[in-house]
Amino acid sequence: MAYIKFDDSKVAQFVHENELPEMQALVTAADQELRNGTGAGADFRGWLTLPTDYDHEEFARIQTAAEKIKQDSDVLVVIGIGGSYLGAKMAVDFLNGSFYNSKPKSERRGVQVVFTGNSLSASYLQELQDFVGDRDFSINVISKSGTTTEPSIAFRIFKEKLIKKYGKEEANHRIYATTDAKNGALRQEVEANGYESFIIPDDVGGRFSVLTPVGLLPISATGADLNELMHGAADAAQNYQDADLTKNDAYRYAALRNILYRKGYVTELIENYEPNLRMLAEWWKQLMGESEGKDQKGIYPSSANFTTDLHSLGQYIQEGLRNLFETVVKVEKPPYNVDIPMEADNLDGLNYLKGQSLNEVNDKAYEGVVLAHNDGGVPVLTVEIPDESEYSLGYLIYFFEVAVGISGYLNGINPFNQPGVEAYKQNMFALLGKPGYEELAAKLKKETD
Ligand SMILES: O=P(O)(O)OC[C@H]1O[C@](O)(CO)[C@@H](O)[C@@H]1O
Repeated sequence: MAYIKFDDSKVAQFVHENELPEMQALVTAADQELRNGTGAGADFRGWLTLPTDYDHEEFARIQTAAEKIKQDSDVLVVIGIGGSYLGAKMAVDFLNGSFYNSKPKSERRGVQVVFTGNSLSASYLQELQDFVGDRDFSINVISKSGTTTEPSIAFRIFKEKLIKKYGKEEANHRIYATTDAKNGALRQEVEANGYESFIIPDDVGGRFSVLTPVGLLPISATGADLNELMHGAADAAQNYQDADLTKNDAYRYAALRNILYRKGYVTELIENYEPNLRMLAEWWKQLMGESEGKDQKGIYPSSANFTTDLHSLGQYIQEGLRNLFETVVKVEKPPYNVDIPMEADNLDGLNYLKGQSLNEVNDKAYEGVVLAHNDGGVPVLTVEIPDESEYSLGYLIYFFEVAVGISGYLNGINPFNQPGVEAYKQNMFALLGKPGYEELAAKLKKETD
């Protein structure tokens, strides 16, 4: 029995029975490109074997660092953007629920973990400084390139606060840098100041890096079990190796989304029924969007959070432009359940729910939505995980990572580069007057005059 239950029965009416078997030859070829390193971007496949092939000494050091942070800090300020933010935030929320940071210390397994460096908002930065206030804190600055503007600015600001509070020497012991082994400004700063540092492997791109120190230190600071996380990913790596579409659900998912894409279903909505999975969608959007959106093609990855968004986007999904398909990430047994109180006067008429828990109501909502959206012309895939454990999260992460690798090759692109993200950065540097960008600045000035 598969650990993740993948249900594609609700795409049956949109996909002819021959279409999936017809994809097998292409999937087999994509699998070989991925496994043998003959496809584009082959140098960035480190994530494939990462769940078993990681640096165990560094893994232990991460856990030791997390213990130190728990001893000497109330808050860990995590600074990063894109792949250096989304995976960690997604995992922290997934594993600890919606109100982790608001819980009293005695009810938390770890320190409060807050995130910044993921926008250029002065208000957010100021509010976060106020939130940290006079409390003890440490910083985990994460940047593979070490040169990304948003985290660099946030790091300067929180570093200044840290030095003011503790003095330079003690501040240096409270900064944990996760970056490239050799290159980049952050690595230079590590060398100069002796920060404890962790390495983002060369062959793992940002959006595939959640199971490297990028995700592991923030996750560990909340007290979550890293071994179980890696164990889940390792089992998934083992179980999603067979290129046979009847045996590999991650590959089946990749094939089906390409079949649907070629029929005009060009937008995929990732959906959940649990608010603490909201950031899972954000992580997934980078994974899919940065991997697949290139060469003027690719599925547009979007998201909806249910049942919340049924009351906002539901109308569009049901009756709008028919270019959507949905992938629901469903949790079979969420961590909690709640009974719905019965009232003698039943003025709101809710007593018909007698004997049904809130999780059962949520499940019925899911079933009703799938049927309605199917009737409305929307194919629906479901990826069901048993629970919200570390093991399940590791498994799920690997499911989507291996799926996007195959999916990218099926669509004839390099799933592991991201050339397009540089365009705005060049313009921004020129507009801000960064040395070396004078020529572009002059060109932009002419265009805007
Ligand atoms: O870790 P870095 O180098 O700061 O990059 C953060 C993110 O920025 C991007 O390079 C896009 O600008 C992503 O690919 C990456 O995940």
